[in-house]
Amino acid sequence: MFEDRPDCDEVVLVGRSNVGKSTLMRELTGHSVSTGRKPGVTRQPNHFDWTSESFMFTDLPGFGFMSGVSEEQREQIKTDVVRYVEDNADDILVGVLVVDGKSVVDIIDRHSGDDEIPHDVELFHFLRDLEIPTVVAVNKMDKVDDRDDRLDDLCDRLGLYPPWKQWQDTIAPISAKRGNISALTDTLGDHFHDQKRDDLLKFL
Ligand SMILES: Nc1nc2c(ncn2[C@@H]2O[C@H](COP(=O)(O)OP(=O)(O)OP(=O)(O)O)[C@@H](O)[C@H]2O)c(=O)[nH]1
Ligand SMILES: [Mg+2]
Repeated sequence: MFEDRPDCDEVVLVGRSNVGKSTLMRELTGHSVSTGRKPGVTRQPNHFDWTSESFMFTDLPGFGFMSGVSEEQREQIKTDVVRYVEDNADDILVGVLVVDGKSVVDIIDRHSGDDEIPHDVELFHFLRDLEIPTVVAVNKMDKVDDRDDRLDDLCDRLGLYPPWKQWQDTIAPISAKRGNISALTDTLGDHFHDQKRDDLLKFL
């Protein structure tokens, strides 16, 4: 499934299905990407690379519920995404965990239990355990009224001590559909700068 990956440094977008990864990809790259109202639109990694530069953004398939996809296939997609990130960790400059700002806290709470770790929390810790600098792009903020409370709750669930404003290198509230992604591009720029990759700032 994930064979023809160009060999270059990359920023990956990961997250549950339907959170807006492909919409964000379109905003970041200016390329048209298939997006959809129903979950499970992206089934293959979408790489957007600049051949001369050896840098790309990659939009990975989403986890979790997807219409018309069996439980078994969903597990397989998740396994493939996890393996992709593990195999390419050395090339991944930043991992962007995309979440839906409107629903993420409720979904995390619904799936928190003795024998269950919610996908978003698991993925966040997974990226950090691999020592991949991680940014949470909290998307669909145009649908959120109680912005600061929601973001504080999300920090709490991710094990980041609130208020969220002290985590601006990690938490980036955006609205990809409205084209409002500066909180993310600013944060990515800071990470590139820290990694002495100012040459990549032009892609933001
Ligand atoms: N209100 C709002 N809707 C958004 C925003 N970003 C994306 N959407 C909508 O969310 C839906 C899913 O968007 P996609 O970009 O296809 O989501 P995805 O994460 O790539 O989904 P999969 O490929 O299934 O994993 C579409 O209907 C988008 O228009 C946003 O910032 N605000
Ligand atoms: Mg998609």
